[in-house]
Amino acid sequence: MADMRLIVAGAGGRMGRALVRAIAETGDAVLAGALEAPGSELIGKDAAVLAGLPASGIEVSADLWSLSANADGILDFTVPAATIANVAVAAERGLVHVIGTTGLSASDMAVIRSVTSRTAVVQSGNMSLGVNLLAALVKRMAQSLDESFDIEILEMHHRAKIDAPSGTALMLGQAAADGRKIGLDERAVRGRDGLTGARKAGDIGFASLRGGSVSGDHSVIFAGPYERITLSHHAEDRMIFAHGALKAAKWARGKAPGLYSMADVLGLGV
Ligand SMILES: NC(=O)C1=CN([C@@H]2O[C@H](COP(=O)(O)OP(=O)(O)OC[C@H]3O[C@@H](n4cnc5c(N)ncnc54)[C@H](OP(=O)(O)O)[C@@H]3O)[C@@H](O)[C@H]2O)C=CC1
Ligand SMILES: O=C(O)C1=N[C@H](C(=O)O)C[C@H](O)C1
Repeated sequence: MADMRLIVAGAGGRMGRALVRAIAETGDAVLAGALEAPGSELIGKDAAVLAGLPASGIEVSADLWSLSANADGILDFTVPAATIANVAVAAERGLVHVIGTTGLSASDMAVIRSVTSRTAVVQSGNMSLGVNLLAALVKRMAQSLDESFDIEILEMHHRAKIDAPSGTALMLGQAAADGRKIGLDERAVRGRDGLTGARKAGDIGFASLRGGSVSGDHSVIFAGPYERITLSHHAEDRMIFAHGALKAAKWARGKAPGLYSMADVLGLGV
């Protein structure tokens, strides 16, 4: 099979640059396009040079429709509005769409689901092997421990992150809720302040810290009577997310249209 031709959306961002490097490190994928928003000062710049590599001849563009005429997939780590705009083009062109963007609302997810009859989409708040394994463990723990164990999820990220709780924290919360067979929306407590009253049994709490250059730390705490279990993951380099996204794109190539998760890609069966 020919090398997979991939467009990186948000090519000038932290993840975009990591993705361009990840593509350069693998043998069976090539960078076919680099996307940034119209008006970005990066338009026309060489995407590989932005990523700290030798020039590739792939210049940053704001025109996904033209770029996608000769591509197989798009790796999208941008902002929700951009991802939702890209979804329509990817579906029209039949491109594999790997969505790493977080902060997606319920209505954004409904738009994404609406195109999955036309193309393969892999969407996950975290593309690393470690976090997806962690999610499977959290679900298992939540199945085993009853509501006498309070579940609290703590995350810390770099100072530039714009959404909270992180996509990963929400994914871990969903895994805990699935394990307990409860709805996350009904039981999530997202940040506490002031005279909150006592914690309700069965709630799933979230707390977010921001600062420095932290790539992504997540802990799920099961706090029971006189004992506490903490499961943690520490991302030490965002290349783990980039390589995960690349793996997802290659896995989804030729798959039937549908919405897939990283658990599907990694064969974790959760
Ligand atoms: N699922 C996962 O494994 C991971 C997910 N993420 C998520 O990925 C997203 C990006 O993170 P990060 O790279 O740190 O953020 P950055 O802000 O560094 O990068 C986002 C990039 O997208 C660009 N952008 C904005 N609008 C558009 C548009 N309309 N078209 C194309 N590009 C656009 C931004 O440009 P400008 O700066 O000009 O606005 C910027 O270059 C976040 O939602 C983050 O949470 C991050 C790591 C792992
Ligand atoms: O913005 C980030 O940096 C990250 N975002 C994702 C999230 O919201 O969970 C994944 C990772 O933690 C890094």
